[in-house]
Amino acid sequence: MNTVARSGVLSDAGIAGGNPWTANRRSSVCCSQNSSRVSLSLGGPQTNKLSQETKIFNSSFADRRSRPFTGRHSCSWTEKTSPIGSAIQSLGASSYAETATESYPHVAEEKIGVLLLNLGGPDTLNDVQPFLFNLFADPDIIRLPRLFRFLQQPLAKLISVLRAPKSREGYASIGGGSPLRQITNEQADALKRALEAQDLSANVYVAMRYWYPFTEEAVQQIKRDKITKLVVLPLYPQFSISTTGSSIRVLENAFREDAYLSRLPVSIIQYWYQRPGYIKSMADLIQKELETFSKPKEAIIFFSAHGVPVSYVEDAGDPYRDQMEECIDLIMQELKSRGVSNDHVLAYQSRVGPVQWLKPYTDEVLVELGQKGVKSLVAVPVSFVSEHIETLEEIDMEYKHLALESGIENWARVPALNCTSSFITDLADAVVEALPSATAMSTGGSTSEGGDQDLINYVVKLFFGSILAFVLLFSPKLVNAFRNHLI
Ligand SMILES: C=CC1=C(C)c2cc3[nH]c(cc4nc(cc5[nH]c(cc1n2)c(C)c5CCC(=O)O)C(CCC(=O)O)=C4C)c(C)c3C=C
Ligand SMILES: [Fe+2]
Repeated sequence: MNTVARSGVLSDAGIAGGNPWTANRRSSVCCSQNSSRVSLSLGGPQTNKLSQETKIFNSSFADRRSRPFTGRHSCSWTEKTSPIGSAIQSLGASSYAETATESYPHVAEEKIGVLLLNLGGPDTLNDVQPFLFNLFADPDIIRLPRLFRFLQQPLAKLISVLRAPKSREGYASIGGGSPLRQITNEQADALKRALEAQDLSANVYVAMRYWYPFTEEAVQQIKRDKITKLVVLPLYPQFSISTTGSSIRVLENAFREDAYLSRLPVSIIQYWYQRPGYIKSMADLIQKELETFSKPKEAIIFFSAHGVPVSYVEDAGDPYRDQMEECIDLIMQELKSRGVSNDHVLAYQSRVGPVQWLKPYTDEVLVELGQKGVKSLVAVPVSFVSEHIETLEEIDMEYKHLALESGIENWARVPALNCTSSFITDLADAVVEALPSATAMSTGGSTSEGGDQDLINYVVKLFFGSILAFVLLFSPKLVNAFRNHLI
């Protein structure tokens, strides 16, 4: 399979009609192996300064210190893997961008920045509800029709309040908060060192989408540090509108508004699930875990990916499912080349709400396998590279319990990559390969003409939204309906 050619096609699929990625911008996908460039549109939903979601900032954040995370993860990095194959997208390949790049002030010294995009997670149990609010207020997570966008924030408030107790329980069971911040910081440090080992001095920034350190804070730091070239690297191997897409939308908004940032040469690595370094690192972890079984050949390799609603893939053209399936094929090919040819399954976990999510569902497949007499299974979390609530709680506790109850006797789980050295080295290679294709991101600034209209829209939305939120929150019938069907 030609993974490089397919990367372009898959990115192209991400622009199918009826999605937040409507064509108001042209950019390109550049693949390092053959430098093919594929036209891609990346317009986010039409947002303006005033109507963007209001983030909930927790007042105690200034005092917050990272808690030590005691989960399984390695941060030693000594090996090296070969750099082949990456999918690099440089945004803003319009004529404006080209002009902007040419006129970018030539500085005596290049200052390279790497911006790691991640989801973020609550540091403490008090952070859970405001974190959930930020998540559900994201129009790339709850995709309302344009006409109903004014409901986004009241709905986010309602769902976050209703879901918080269940979520809080989950975070309490893994130590009282998400390990994501600490692991991502460690990955950033490890990446900086791996780049230094390649003679590249770079500042590495962490940009979380829904909790501290927020993307906007990281962007301001990049500005203060006077970075002259930036590589954006999502910590999601596969692209989804709901993850990498959402973070890129935030970046676009921040960069569009700012004279310095809109001219900064940027290279965005949209996805990297097909990189041999990543595939080999995953195969290493799986092989190692299989060796813990008394009969390794009999264990089913059970890939469990975070789900997305089916409508993302089928209506909005999210390439996530295709990329996930190809990623699993590549990992299995790599294992086969090492003589490991166990049966494997891909299923999707962590669905939220009443809509159809990608199938098959992890919980249902586990029960089915148990009923069919499968006795040994190794679970492989595959859509994310750090330990997080859905590995530590959902897989290690809920799914393990379900599997054992269903008749599976030998259960193991492959750890997340975290700071695995071959993986971090491969990320460093991806950054080095991405640098030459950096171009300015913006296609132009916003005009001030819409300012008055923006204000009126904002006030109207706030007014009706607040009334609706009030009615919803204090109507027991409606609350019960939501509790039963949405959460
Ligand atoms: C590739 C990874 C992820 C995709 C795709 C994704 C889509 C997605 N998620 C929700 C809702 C929730 N996600 C939550 C936590 C969470 N999600 C991801 C990754 C993906 N999400 C991670 C890594 C985490 C954990 C962060 C941590 O703190 O460790 C949560 C909160 C936890 C909970 O209450 O279950 C929600 C809610 C939707 C709706 C969605 C796609 C539309
Ligand atoms: Fe999620």
